[in-house]
Amino acid sequence: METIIIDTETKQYPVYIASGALQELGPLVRKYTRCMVITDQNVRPLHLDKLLSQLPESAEQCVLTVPAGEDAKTFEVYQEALTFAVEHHLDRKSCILAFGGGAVGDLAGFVAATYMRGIAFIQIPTTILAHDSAVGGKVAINHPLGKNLVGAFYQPEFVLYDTDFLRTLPKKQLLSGFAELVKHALLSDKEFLKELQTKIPDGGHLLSPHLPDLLKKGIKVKADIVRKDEKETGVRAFLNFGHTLGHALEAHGGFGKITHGEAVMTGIVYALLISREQTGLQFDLPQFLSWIETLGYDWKIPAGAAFDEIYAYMKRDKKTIAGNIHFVLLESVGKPVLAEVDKDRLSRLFLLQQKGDLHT
Ligand SMILES: NC(=O)c1ccc[n+]([C@@H]2O[C@H](COP(=O)([O-])OP(=O)(O)OC[C@H]3O[C@@H](n4cnc5c(N)ncnc54)[C@H](O)[C@@H]3O)[C@@H](O)[C@H]2O)c1
Ligand SMILES: O=C(O)C(=O)C[C@@H](O)[C@H](O)[C@H](O)COP(=O)(O)O
Ligand SMILES: [Zn+2]
Repeated sequence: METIIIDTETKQYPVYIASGALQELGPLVRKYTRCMVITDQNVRPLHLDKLLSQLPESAEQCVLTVPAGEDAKTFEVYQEALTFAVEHHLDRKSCILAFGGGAVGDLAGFVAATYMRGIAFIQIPTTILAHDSAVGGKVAINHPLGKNLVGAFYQPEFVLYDTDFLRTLPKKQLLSGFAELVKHALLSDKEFLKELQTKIPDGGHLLSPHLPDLLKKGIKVKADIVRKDEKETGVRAFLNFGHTLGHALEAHGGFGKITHGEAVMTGIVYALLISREQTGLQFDLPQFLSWIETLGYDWKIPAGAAFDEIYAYMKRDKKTIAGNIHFVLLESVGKPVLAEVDKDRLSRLFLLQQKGDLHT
């Protein structure tokens, strides 16, 4: 089993990643007085028994099942989870175990960060996307006016990533998670991007035997950034590549209507377009678009999204300072920068991407 160490200012912890990694869980949680499991309606019937078989019998009484997807990241579900923790007598030596994708992880982490001012939390991710979300300690719920607007930086005790869980993911969720891997490659270097394109040439190969190694590479890209800047006072903002537009599309369409990864991929294409004009990025966009189309992405900005409405959401992004929206752009693959972008440019390129005529 490979271990990747996440080294932050507030905590150092391991990400254990392997096929069958779940079998290692028992001894790792023995020290807690009680474990509350938070999972969702889809993961529960598929995988909960496997998880419970690694925990003491009493754990079965302490499982909270929340709605799948973004419906888990609401004030109502957050309160429900806190009530469950109180009613099940979780104390300061208990832990909260997030068992699911990024939505479950973000919710469970925020519950753990705030219950009794913070108790231990453990990430047991089940999606490709969670190679990103389970690492680095951003935990949050959504506000109707914007994505992840209520949250904390709160690191888990460890991440136990059993890649066998990925086999039951539907294609839409494979694609959603893969978008964050593409993001990590673009932030890292050309070789990583080339490797992704070679090893995952089309949508039929998303569950390739190469995937676990590619996920490890993605985690290492993130770990390297989080090590330098845990609380996003600087370079961590680069991990938001594609997210300024992505989060706005998610919020505007109604959380959960498009997946996080679909929205991020659309945002990545937008950031690449802006970069070509603003930083002089040299990048074969038509080749990139052909690849992501073959994978199954629709990178066009949805026809129903009006620029002015999306712009209002982008203004509420957490990278906005004194009303100025900041975008993560690329000077070259592996060389991100944070920059303000002129509104006329944003609007013109938005309409171009909405029209979908970018293959030149
Ligand atoms: N904290 C961070 O750093 C960070 C990073 C990236 C994304 N995120 C957040 O993560 C969320 C998206 O993550 P996600 O796509 O993993 O979330 P998710 O929890 O919504 O999972 C996606 C869907 O897949 C289902 N699912 C999960 N595991 C499955 C499995 N093994 N088999 C079959 N179905 C399964 C879920 O029930 C859900 O319907 C967003 O809310 C996003 O904002 C957070
Ligand atoms: O870890 C980070 O930092 C990221 O930005 C990772 C993103 O993929 C993730 O979607 C994150 O939740 C976005 O953060 P936010 O601060 O813009 O809500
Ligand atoms: Zn993301």
